[in-house]
Amino acid sequence: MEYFFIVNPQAGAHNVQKLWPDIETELDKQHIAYRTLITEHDGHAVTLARRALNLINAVSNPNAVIVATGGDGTLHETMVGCMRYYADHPQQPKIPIAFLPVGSGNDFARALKIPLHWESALTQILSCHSATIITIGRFINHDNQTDGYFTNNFGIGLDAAVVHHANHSLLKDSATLGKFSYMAAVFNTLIHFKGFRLTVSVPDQQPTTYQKAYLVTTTNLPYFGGGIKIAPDASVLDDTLDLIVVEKPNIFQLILFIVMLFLKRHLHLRFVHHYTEKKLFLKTEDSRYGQTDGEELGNKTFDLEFGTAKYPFWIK
Ligand SMILES: Nc1ncnc2c1ncn2[C@@H]1O[C@H](COP(=O)(O)OP(=O)(O)OP(=O)(O)O)[C@@H](O)[C@H]1O
Repeated sequence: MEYFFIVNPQAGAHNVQKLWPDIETELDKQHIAYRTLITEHDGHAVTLARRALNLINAVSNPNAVIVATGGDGTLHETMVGCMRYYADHPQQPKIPIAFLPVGSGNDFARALKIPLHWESALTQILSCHSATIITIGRFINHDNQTDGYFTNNFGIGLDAAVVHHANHSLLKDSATLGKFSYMAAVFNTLIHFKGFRLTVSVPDQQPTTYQKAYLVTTTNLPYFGGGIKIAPDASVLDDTLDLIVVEKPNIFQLILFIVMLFLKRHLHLRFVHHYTEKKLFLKTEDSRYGQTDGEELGNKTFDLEFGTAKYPFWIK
């Protein structure tokens, strides 16, 4: 088996650049065959995943695994790179992706019970013998003819605004202050975020328009935002996506929502709406921030069609 590590040195608040030599030492100690591709800029893991697949297929090596080494953003880019490669080479057998979670949020690892400590996670990767096919989310934004995939979730509104403000905070690169900056971004956005008009359509039902949508997350996993269990029953092993729409709460409802979220009872609140579907359509009228797997999509209008795709993952 040969492992192709796509390593984001900036993940985990720059921690990975310090951690990677320890990981390499362990791989060498165990005489593992591996190659390293280090990301040099935002989005680079997409290109590196394609490069790894070109290298693997140039020698027709079916015994290879691509290991995304970083946070959920690195996994996202690696998976997108692989999906784009196979869109161009549909006949080739898919090389599995493994995930070494050394980022900050690690929601994917949490959902798939991948250990959050790198040594245990690496042991699990190296002792895995077969791939598991999992569901990934697919979206098309008909407003600007873009499309993409997500392993975790796609958010419009509150969570995307939090991602935007946290990413643009002056403190985001500090390991300690970065956490405070994220919390400050969350509280500031929770209070000031304005609701927006959103129409949700699912097959065989009349569309529903929410006048003041607040938090809109289409998710493949139970978790978002670094461990918040927003859709407790969502699973990468079924064929569906979960959509959670929270209408703009007043301050009392907001406190109630947060308490109920901790108790995992929030889906019973009357201003919280939950869908589980194979196909979903969402339309906004004015521009809102969007995010997918924690990666910013910018401030725009969305006319979204969601579905699913499959990919083999090297997980136990
Ligand atoms: N060399 C680099 N310099 C700057 N940014 C990079 C570099 N390599 C990757 N990136 C970007 O770093 C961002 C964050 O990576 P990632 O999400 O993996 O880590 P994280 O934010 O610590 O973890 P999580 O998403 O789990 O909270 C991604 O948007 C990625 O494109």
